[in-house]
Amino acid sequence: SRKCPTREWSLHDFDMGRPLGKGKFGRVYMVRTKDPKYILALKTLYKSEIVQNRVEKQIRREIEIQQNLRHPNVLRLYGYFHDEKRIFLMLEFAGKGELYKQLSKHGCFSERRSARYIDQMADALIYLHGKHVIHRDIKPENLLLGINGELKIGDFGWSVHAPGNRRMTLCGTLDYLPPEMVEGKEHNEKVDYWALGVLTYEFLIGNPPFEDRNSVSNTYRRIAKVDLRFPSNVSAEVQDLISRLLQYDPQRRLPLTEVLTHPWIVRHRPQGV
Ligand SMILES: COc1ccc(C(=O)Nc2ccccc2)cc1NC(=O)CCSc1ncnc(N)c1Br
Repeated sequence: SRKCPTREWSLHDFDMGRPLGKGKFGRVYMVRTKDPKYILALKTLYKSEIVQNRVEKQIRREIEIQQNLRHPNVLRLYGYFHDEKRIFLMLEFAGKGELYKQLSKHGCFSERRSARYIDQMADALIYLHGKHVIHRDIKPENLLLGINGELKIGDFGWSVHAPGNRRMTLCGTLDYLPPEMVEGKEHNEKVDYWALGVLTYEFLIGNPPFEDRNSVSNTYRRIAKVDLRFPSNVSAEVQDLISRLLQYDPQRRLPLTEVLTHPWIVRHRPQGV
């Protein structure tokens, strides 16, 4: 079939809207294409910062990986363009914004809401791992919500091709790191299984399982020891799921396909799905 011409985009093609948030490397704006009128999120990355952080190679690799990703629970990267100072990423606009804002507003989510998010996360991760993409940075701050409340894995600042063992500057929170990364060992896509367990815990309880707000080294220790404790009001069923994901040995972590068939997930699936 005739290949659609990949036209060169430029800032002149857009009407600028409101700022959506401040990412690690730049600002994100809600924008609309002029003709046809199409809403999307435009992320600006400053080349100066990228060069300083020596991530230009990574960005190029990221962009080519992500332009080929198509999944309802993975935020689309439609394309990109650049001017002399900046790189612009043309992203899908997530109509209900950042999930972590909902989490901090509510404190924690109900079992039903948590199970539906984890169901969607597992589906998205199966897809990404099928493309040999490990996300490596799953946490509430990187999740967005579509206009119908569907979850979207929304930020890929650190995804790599499996298996990776690049030294990762621990810029963000440690709470989601698995023992093998805390111990600087070789890691593979099973790091995302661990993070899914941490995410499930945080959705239900409101804080990650190994958090120690006063001591980073104690958080490390608790992760390496898998020092997992549940408050009383957590159902035995979801304790089972979380415990099967938060296994020290990556090989013993519950396969994502078995997350989708776990009773806690199945019980909360919307009727007829
Ligand atoms: C596919 O989504 C991405 C793909 C790539 C990168 C990225 O920065 N890569 C990268 C940057 C530097 C170095 C290496 C990689 C970032 C995103 N995503 C984002 O930045 C999310 C922007 S916030 C937002 N987006 C839509 N709707 C909303 N309502 C909001 Br709020």
